[in-house]
Amino acid sequence: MATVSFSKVVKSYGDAEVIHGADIEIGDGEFVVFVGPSGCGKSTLLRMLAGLESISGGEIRIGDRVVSHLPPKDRDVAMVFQNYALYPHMSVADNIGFPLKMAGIAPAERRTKVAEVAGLLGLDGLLDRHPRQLSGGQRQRVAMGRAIIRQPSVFLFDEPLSNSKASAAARSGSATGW
Ligand SMILES: Nc1ncnc2c1ncn2[C@@H]1O[C@H](COP(=O)(O)OP(=O)(O)OP(=O)(O)O)[C@@H](O)[C@H]1O
Repeated sequence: MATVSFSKVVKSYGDAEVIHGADIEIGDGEFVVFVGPSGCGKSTLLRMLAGLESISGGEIRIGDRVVSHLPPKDRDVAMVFQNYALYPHMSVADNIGFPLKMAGIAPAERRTKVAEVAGLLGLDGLLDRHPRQLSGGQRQRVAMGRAIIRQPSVFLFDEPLSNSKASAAARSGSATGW
């Protein structure tokens, strides 16, 4: 894990300013939950940190690096999206192991790490299934597994509005403790 800092971060979509100079400090290993009404800017904050949205002003740092203008692949951030964004044609094992495959990790090592993460998230026994054969909660845990398997510096979890933000915190908190 690493420190995260937002300094006077502004985000506008066209003429509409949705983040008005955010100053946020998150310590190394700290677990933080953003809670607020629909549309207040929670996802936008996460997406700017992940590099999926540009910032309109200010600066974002991870550790001692200014990352505001780095592409997502150079930030060492993993994100679970509201819709989980699993690959429908791949098994659970292949979904979880996909980031390792992209990193060129050999199949044997991938299998070991996938089994370890699956055990941690209670997905043993489901590794050969496809996403359509899973419950919503199981899909969510597969998405978390895919995010934590490469042990990113920052782990972001954008929880759907229909679920409690507090329970999302408890679940992702135990995952980041790995
Ligand atoms: N690509 C975009 N173009 C224009 N406006 C956008 C865009 N993305 C988000 N917005 C607006 O920015 C504001 C913040 O949206 P955001 O998705 O960050 O809210 P949120 O707090 O995560 O909401 P929810 O809890 O409903 O998911 C909203 O008013 C939204 O309509």
